[in-house]
Amino acid sequence: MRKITVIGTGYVGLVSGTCFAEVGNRVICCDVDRNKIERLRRGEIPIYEPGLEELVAKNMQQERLYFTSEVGEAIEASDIIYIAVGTPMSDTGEADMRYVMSAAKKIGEHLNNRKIIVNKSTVPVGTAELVREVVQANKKYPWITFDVVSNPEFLREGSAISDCMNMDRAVIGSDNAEAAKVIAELHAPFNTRIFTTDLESAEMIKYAANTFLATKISFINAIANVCERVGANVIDVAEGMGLDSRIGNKFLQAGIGYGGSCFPKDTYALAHIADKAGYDFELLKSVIKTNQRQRFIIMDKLRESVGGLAGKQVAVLGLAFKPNTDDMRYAPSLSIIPELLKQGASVRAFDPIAVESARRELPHEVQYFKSVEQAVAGSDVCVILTEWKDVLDMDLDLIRQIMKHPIVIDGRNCFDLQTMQRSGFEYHSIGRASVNAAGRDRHSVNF
Ligand SMILES: NC(=O)c1ccc[n+]([C@@H]2O[C@H](COP(=O)([O-])OP(=O)(O)OC[C@H]3O[C@@H](n4cnc5c(N)ncnc54)[C@H](O)[C@@H]3O)[C@@H](O)[C@H]2O)c1
Ligand SMILES: O=c1ccn([C@@H]2O[C@H](COP(=O)(O)OP(=O)(O)O[C@H]3O[C@H](CO)[C@@H](O)[C@H](O)[C@H]3O)[C@@H](O)[C@H]2O)c(=O)[nH]1
Repeated sequence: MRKITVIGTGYVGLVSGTCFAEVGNRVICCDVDRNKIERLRRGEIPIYEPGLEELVAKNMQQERLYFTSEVGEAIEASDIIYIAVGTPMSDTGEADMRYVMSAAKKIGEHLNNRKIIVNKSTVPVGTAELVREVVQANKKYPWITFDVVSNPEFLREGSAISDCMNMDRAVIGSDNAEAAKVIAELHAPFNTRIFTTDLESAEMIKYAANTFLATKISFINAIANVCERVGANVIDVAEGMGLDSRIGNKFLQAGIGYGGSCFPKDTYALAHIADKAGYDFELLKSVIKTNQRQRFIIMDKLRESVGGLAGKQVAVLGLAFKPNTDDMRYAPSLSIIPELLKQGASVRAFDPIAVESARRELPHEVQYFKSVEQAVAGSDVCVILTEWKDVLDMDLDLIRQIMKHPIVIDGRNCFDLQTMQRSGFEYHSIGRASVNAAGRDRHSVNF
């Protein structure tokens, strides 16, 4: 049993702290956001993550997991201090390091015995050294020593607990073998492989992994755009490519591009890191540009299928950046919906989970509905932005009957072409021919 304090109770702090408690450690999760801590103490989970509420409740009950807004006291009470605060995108595109630096200062001020300080936030290469300097500069008792370790997080929202419990690998960067061993042992109960390296490489692995996955997505989206023009089907193309074990079949789902709290900011951050280091990372800049354009393909398809949007009722299915989360950070809906409104459309939105967070981000004109059917009833066109189960399972016959015009623009390739054609829809998706009730047609039908 180790005594661990996790600073920051966002997605990463809350999930990883709970998982460390679940495998038998005593964990204190702390945050400067008092309101968040009060809610957590009452058992209210501020994010939507399947299974998390039950796991937090169980570990609180078994007195392994605690929440506090007294960050200093929480630091003093543990030997291992995880930094899991946000590193959002700054106005210039770089990682905003102010939260990491303030956490490091606090650790220095409350360093009451020898501790291992572990950085879990996604941070630019060189941050471990910066954290070391800030802790050192703020130490109350100059004789107390400490180690800094990098242990980046790889969980995905929506499957965060199982990702944490069964990680492909735990990356541990350190310049002290003893400290690395302690952090490696902490991961022994998890179903994972330990990979140890130096601090700088560990920090780089996190950015390299995320930007590589983002590159796969932009690549398949670019292939999809070519497929549409030459009459190929991107789903078959991705499957055929993925059968080559060197390529693999994951992260080849074409659509309206990546969003979320990580890929957009981490691609920008690495491009900046490279620029600062004197390397023009052109490939990565193209990945970002391809992704920015991809979401607006929805607008091109709307223009082709329904013409002008003034006075049209557009049903938008899915607001979160992906299913099984209420996270709206950099969700494609945040770019597409304002554009629909600007062009004079009325927006009838549905999302099973993200409506509360969406209301804070989207223009007030958006109307929200509690089901797919209510959102699409009477609409001129339906746009799919997130592949929620409610969308994949929708009753196509009923939807066709209740829409004013049975036109679907699918940004996530939820349905196969034959099904949509048989069900009587005009259907436009990504990287595939458009179909209508009369047959396959690369140039879709206007009404
Ligand atoms: N969200 C993900 O899926 C994910 C996955 C892997 C890695 N990451 C990385 O992990 C880090 C955290 O991400 P997140 O999404 O959990 O962040 P978040 O912004 O949702 O939450 C961060 C929390 O830290 C708190 N905080 C900020 N400064 C603090 C301080 N000085 N002391 C105590 N608390 C403080 C904030 O109040 C907030 O509750 C980021 O670097 C992110 O890139 C995120
Ligand atoms: O084939 C694909 C796969 C994903 N996406 C999109 O890519 C984005 C990110 O998806 P995903 O990776 O599943 O979600 P995140 O929760 O953002 O997780 C990523 O970002 C985290 C934060 O760094 C990392 O820890 C994870 O390993 C990494 O997968 C979403 O908008 C998806 O719709 C696609 O368009 N096509």
